[in-house]
Amino acid sequence: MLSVEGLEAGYGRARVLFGVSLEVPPGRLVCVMGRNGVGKTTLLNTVMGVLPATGGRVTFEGRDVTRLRPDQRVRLGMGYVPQGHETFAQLSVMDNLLVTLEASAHRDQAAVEEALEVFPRLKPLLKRPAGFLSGGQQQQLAMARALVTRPKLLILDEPTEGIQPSIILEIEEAVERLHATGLAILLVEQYLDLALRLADAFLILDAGRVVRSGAARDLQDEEVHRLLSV
Ligand SMILES: Nc1ncnc2c1ncn2[C@@H]1O[C@H](COP(=O)(O)OP(=O)(O)OP(=O)(O)O)[C@@H](O)[C@H]1O
Repeated sequence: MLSVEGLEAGYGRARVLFGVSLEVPPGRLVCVMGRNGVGKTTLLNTVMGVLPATGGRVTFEGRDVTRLRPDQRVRLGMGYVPQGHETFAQLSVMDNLLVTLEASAHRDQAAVEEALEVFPRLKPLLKRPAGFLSGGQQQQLAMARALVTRPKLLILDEPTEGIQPSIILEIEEAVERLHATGLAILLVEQYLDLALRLADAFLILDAGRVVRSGAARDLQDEEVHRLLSV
């Protein structure tokens, strides 16, 4: 479904990704792991076109999307929830969802209801400005917004980062449910236990390169622990 080959990217002269390749097959959850600053967010931003690739290729459902704008990728079915649960702080929860609906390829109002079914906690908050939500609620809203576009692939950057434990569980369950419905997911996650529970496959980045990849069961290997420990 998503195929990344030899991806290179960086900031100005500072190169961050050095030939990263990965595959997300249909319906699979692939977890990207690695210590702080190894290039996980840079990878996702480049896969989405927020950051231009300086080399390599991104293919989605057989189509080369490497030069497409992020909004064009969204319309093709790539949903992205960046780190830091970005929402429109002044807009109500409902308007946050409706703005995304307007920008979606289908514009089917039912998609808003569907997204709220995944995050029912948002239902009593629909009129509240997003800026007044807790961090966990904002993360749920950011994920609900991505779902409104009815993605075929959902790309999540550390959805549990900085979130209170009770909400982490809800977010984890939502990811699990979405995965169970057959949605393909590319997830950046630092916590090994969470990755073990959710992932089908994983890869570990170190200094902008894939240094290890495998099936979820291999996450218990000692070498994996070593690559992730600080
Ligand atoms: N906007 C930017 N301008 C310049 N350098 C950046 C920028 N964003 C990230 N970097 C650098 O690129 C490298 C990779 O950062 P990136 O955020 O992709 O890592 P990460 O693995 O996602 O880390 P974290 O888990 O801390 O988010 C780091 O050295 C970082 O300092």
